[in-house]
Amino acid sequence: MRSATPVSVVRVSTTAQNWPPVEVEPPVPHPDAPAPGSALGTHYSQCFGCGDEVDAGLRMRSTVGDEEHMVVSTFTVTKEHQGAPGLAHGGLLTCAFDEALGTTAGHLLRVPVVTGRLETDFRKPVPVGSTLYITAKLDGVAGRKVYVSAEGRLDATDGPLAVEARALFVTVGVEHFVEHGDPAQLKELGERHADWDVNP
Ligand SMILES: CCCCCCCC/C=C\CCCCCCCC(=O)SCCNC(=O)CCNC(=O)[C@H](O)C(C)(C)COP(=O)(O)OP(=O)(O)OC[C@H]1O[C@@H](n2cnc3c(N)ncnc32)[C@H](O)[C@@H]1OP(=O)(O)O
Repeated sequence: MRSATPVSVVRVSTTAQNWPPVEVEPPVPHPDAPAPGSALGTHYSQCFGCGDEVDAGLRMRSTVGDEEHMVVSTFTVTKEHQGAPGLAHGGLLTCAFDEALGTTAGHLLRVPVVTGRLETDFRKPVPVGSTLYITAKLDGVAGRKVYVSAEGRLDATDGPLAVEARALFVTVGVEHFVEHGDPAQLKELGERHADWDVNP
């Protein structure tokens, strides 16, 4: 008869441990970054996260927080976003954090960024009809790597903690979108970000 092997439980992910995972420079928002309290517009009208021309999109809205390195984004969960009856789909919640964290990195540093790595902890179910308030902050910068993290609370910035996430965004030049995306659609993106540092 085989004896039971003891199994040690390893918690693979917590916000507090080893974050950022490398040595970073303290985050300094761009001198022309929007001031605390400023609403941040849609970065692209067809964006699934913030676009105003995507019917089933998340239609998120973001505002620079009380502190200059923080952004508060909202995502209202509708029945189009369900995974189980009455509850938000986890993948879409991760998408909301991708948008909120990317917006934080891009708008505060005023450079184009893309997601390199994104990790999510789901702490509480998020019901249809609730609004997730996602407070994101710049944690540090190491070369082209920008580390950001966020917490999502139910129905208020100080509501119950439901979701946490942290991510690495990588700054890219405009050639990233020319080479890999649809150059015909770049005009709108260029016009919306004409005064950004687009070639880091
Ligand atoms: C015309 C005007 C333009 C204005 C535009 C404004 C835009 C709006 C801006 C702001 C709002 C944003 C809101 C959006 C929110 C949603 C964002 C998304 O969903 S983005 C789509 C999903 N993500 C991708 O499709 C990326 C796919 N991956 C890649 O293209 C490449 O892998 C990339 C660019 C991430 C890196 O490739 P490499 O060749 O440029 O550079 P390498 O050397 O590989 O990485 C740079 C550093 O990052 C680390 N790194 C990269 N990926 C990593 C990972 N997964 N884990 C750990 N480290 C990683 C590497 O180890 C390296 O570090 P070491 O400098 O050597 O220390």
